[in-house]
Amino acid sequence: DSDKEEPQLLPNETVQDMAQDVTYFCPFTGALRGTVTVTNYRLFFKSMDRESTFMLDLPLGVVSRVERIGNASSRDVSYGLVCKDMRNLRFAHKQMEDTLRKSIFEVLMKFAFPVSNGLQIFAFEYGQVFPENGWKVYDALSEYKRQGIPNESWRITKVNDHYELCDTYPSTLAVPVNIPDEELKRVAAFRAKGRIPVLSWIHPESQATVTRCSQPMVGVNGKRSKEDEKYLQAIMDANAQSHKLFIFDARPSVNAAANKMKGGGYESEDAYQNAELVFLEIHNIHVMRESLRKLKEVVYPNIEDSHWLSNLESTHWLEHIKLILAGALRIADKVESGKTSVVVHCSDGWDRTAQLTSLSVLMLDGYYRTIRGFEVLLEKEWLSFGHRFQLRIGHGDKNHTDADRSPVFIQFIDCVWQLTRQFPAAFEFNEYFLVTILDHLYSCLFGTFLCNSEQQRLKEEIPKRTVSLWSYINSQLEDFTNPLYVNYSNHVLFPAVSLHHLELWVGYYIRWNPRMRPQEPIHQRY
Ligand SMILES: CCCC(=O)OC[C@@H](COP(=O)(O)O[C@@H]1[C@H](O)[C@H](OP(=O)(O)O)[C@@H](O)[C@H](O)[C@H]1O)OC(=O)CCC
Repeated sequence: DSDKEEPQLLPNETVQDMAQDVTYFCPFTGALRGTVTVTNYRLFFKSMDRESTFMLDLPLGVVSRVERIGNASSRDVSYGLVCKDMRNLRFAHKQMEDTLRKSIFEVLMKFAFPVSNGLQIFAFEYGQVFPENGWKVYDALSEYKRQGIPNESWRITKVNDHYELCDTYPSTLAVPVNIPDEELKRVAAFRAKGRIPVLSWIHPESQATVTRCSQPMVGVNGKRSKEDEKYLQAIMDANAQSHKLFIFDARPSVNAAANKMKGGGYESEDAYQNAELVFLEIHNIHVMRESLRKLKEVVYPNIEDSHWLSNLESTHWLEHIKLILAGALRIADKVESGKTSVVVHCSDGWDRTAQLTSLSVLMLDGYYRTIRGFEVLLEKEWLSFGHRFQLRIGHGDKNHTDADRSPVFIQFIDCVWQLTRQFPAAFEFNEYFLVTILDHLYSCLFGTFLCNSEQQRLKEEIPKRTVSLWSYINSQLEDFTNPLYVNYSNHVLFPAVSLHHLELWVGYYIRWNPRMRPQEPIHQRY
């Protein structure tokens, strides 16, 4: 009932501390006095200062860092909660009389960074049971079967069954039928971290394919691998339609060259005669982290209207979104219109490559534009292929300056949102579906985005010990369904990717500012 101080607690969620007379400095509506409740999962703030009750319900996983702003003299102590979802929350309370009693925000820090405090991430405590087990949504062999694999040109290999070929890849891989397992091991020796070219998607009519991998270990001396060259030739030969192979290197050519210094690099055209190499000029994780940091500065808490467009441009965020969408479009067009097989890689093949394979197959195959199909796409191209979610997000870890943190997955969801804007009837899911995925990327309520690889997830027994996000989503599909959806399953999307067709995703980056959508009260926003 609404006059209770505490939130409706989840199974195994327990109150850890409560504090009255805490002030929340809302940047839009001013200071509010109320009660803060900290549980092992969230911060809950409630104020009855105004005619309408104001509430904040913040999963602690969203907290990136806590800044204590207090000068010894004044009796007021204030705390800034810098969040991963584009907002900063500032609170203050009176200095504790008896110094022994810890501030509620010290208690908050313990549960916001459980990994750093020897505690369990809440996902391992959350005991909710849903009608469907979301861990069953994705099965690699079923998805390959849906694509018609194995067939006369592609086989399922067991070479990575115990992750001994590549411990950041899934155990189930689809490879050209005439390359034996022993040769796959020699190809793995030439690809960064053993991430050999494997099948992402095959065109049902033309048999043209999208394959993915990491950079070749060419180095400054221009090393070659006859097994790798033969392997790419086999990928090309598997597609009777074409005598060419396109290699899309996601990186700026400068960075691809710089990687040679660390033994990496890219395929030289004299070593790969029938291949054409294209650089897609997408920047690395460090550039993207900085770009989103700048975007947050420009959109939160207030927007300086007179400099809005120049400020937005100076973040380069939409420029990066454009390059990713444009790269994916080139891949989709080459496969669909050119009936040509493509190989997609970057440096490690788990950030930009995942963005490009996912977006291009979203354009090519209507199945992935359904709710379940999209869940399969994330499980396959992002989770099973080892996008390092734990490192990129830092679940439960207080080390917010870690250079491995980067909004690569957020950027991908933003690109998906751009597609839904251009093709409003082509997707079964709605904007709330995408925002909910990003909320639970951070929340640590579900096990879906924990760990960095399939092998780690099985070792930690994630599917057994946690609830899948898809259990929750699939238990209330009507909330996430797009009413305009029309299922044209064999419809290929060719988006307009020039900047003036792209939009800032206001519904996500500026979702906290009531002036952006005055019609609904803040706490009911998603
Ligand atoms: C100078 C000595 C050579 C050197 O440092 O190579 C290291 C490279 C790092 O390579 P980059 O591609 O610029 O950057 C890499 C990619 O972002 C990669 O993601 P993805 O899966 O999308 O590939 C991340 O996993 C790596 O952590 C990151 O280092 O750094 C650069 O090339 C920056 C040059 C402007």
